[in-house]
Amino acid sequence: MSLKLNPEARAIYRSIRDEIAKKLLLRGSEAFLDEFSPTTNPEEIARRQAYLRENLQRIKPEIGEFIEKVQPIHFRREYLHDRILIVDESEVEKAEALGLCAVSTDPADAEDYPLVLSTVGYGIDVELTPTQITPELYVQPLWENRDTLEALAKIAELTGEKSIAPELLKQINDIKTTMDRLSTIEQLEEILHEKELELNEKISKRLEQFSLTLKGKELLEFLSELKSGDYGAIFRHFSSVENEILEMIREVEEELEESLGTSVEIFSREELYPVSVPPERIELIREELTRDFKVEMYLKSRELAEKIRPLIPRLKQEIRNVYRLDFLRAVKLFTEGFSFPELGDNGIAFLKGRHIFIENPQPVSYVIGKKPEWFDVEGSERVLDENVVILTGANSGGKTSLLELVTQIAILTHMGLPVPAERAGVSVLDEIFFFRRKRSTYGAGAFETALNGFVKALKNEGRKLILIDEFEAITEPGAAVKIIGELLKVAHERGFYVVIVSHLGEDLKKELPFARVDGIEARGLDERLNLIVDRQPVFGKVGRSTPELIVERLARKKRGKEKEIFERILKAFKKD
Ligand SMILES: Nc1ncnc2c1ncn2[C@@H]1O[C@H](COP(=O)(O)OP(=O)(O)OP(=O)(O)O)[C@@H](O)[C@H]1O
Repeated sequence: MSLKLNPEARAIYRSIRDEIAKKLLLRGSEAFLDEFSPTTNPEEIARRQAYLRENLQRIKPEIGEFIEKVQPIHFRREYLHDRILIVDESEVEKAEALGLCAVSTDPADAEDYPLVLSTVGYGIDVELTPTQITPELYVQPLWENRDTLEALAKIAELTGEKSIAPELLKQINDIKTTMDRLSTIEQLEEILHEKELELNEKISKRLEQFSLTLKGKELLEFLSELKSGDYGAIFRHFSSVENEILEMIREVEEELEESLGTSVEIFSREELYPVSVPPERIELIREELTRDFKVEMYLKSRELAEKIRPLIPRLKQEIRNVYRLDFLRAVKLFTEGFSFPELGDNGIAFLKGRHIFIENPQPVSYVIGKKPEWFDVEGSERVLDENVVILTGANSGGKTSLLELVTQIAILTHMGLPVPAERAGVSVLDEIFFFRRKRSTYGAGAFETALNGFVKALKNEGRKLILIDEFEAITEPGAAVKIIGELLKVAHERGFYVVIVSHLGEDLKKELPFARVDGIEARGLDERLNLIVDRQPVFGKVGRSTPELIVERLARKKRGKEKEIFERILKAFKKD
């Protein structure tokens, strides 16, 4: 059964859960967090504690860097448009049912496809299985997620667990050269235009250096050739440079043919300067390269897919495990310095508890219910195993924060997590109620709602922890004493654990002999007249309220008549 929480207790649970969730690196890990929602089953809590005790210590801090890089790897069945499967009439139905690519019985249909596969000898021979027809679907996701594989390998090194990732990385490395070809295809236009630019610069330099030197007689010949319009003869004077340019083009072309693996003439010869790659040639080259790439990729993938496929379930398992590690890492970070509580059935006690959301809090030790023998702190001899405690004390003394801390410790215990205290013992409960003080709501409405809430909390039997933050603010003190008095009697009779914040400590104490009254007090005033508060409640003692402390301070500071008056006020306090 899950632990019941009223809305304000639930809000505290949510804030704890969010704080842990904030530390998760992967989205998928939150599911684990929900497996640790508060439960009322002591065996389940003990099981979670044992699990965390064993596993938290295995999480090394540097693991986060690698967890972060893990992405889910999806092996999707996809319909690939780049291939056709030529089969026998009798196989059409089965082949189509695979839904992996176009299927035909007519070899003439093959023309439009870069990849032709066949069971009847019209292309690359295949059997009707996904690994043979679309082996790339097993290989490509791994290639694209090499970072994940590398991270998995590192994580396994850190946890000392076995990993399939190094093996997969080794396999997948076989397609590296093929994949390089793909990136060449993707950058084809850029590569060619860059070469075109280089080539034109080279030619332009050569042309700058070119000078036509004609000696006397040659000049006369040249002029007469011009006059007669004999262009053939004129161009002959330039043929040496033209040949040079052609040679330059050929050289670059050869180089490209080799690096790209194409035999298509790349640069146009119509105009020698500036040279250019016609767009239709780029397309032609792209098509040629793509076709070669597809066939090569297919063949290599086919070899690999057979080896990879049986390893995929283990890979998936390993990725799931990373989410678990992510969860453990978040819990470890969150619970740094915490300790596992002892489970009991006598109340809640803790030593040096630290409020989760207060920075650098003063540690506080507290007990509600039976005092464990290890609970040995100053003044704890005044603790008499009371289930009901009235918490009094200075304004801003930390009363609300203490109720929150008690709730945090109780909730974390029921989640199976360590708690922010040096040592803790916590009863397994059925329900936790937290009633916050409503500062701004006055009047009968607020009073009625609050009263209704308390009575609902007390109504049923069960193991309950009830925390109430100052109820009298919304009614008159006289009425409050009567109401709180009766409510606490009911709580006491039913064995509930209750802490109620109240300024009516003295009056309540008279009414409720079974209850303990604790007080949070100021140690004094600092130089700016601010209270220096000791957050540790004093057990069994009404906390002096802030006005009393101020009066005391003034009584000590002043002289003469004024001092007399202050001392008289102080005496009035002491009479209580
Ligand atoms: N253990 C602690 N260590 C350090 N700071 C604390 C501690 N407990 C409370 N505080 C700080 O003291 C301030 C007052 O705390 P809190 O509201 O709990 O006091 P309160 O006694 O409920 O006050 P009020 O009388 O107004 O109801 C808050 O800013 C809180 O962060």
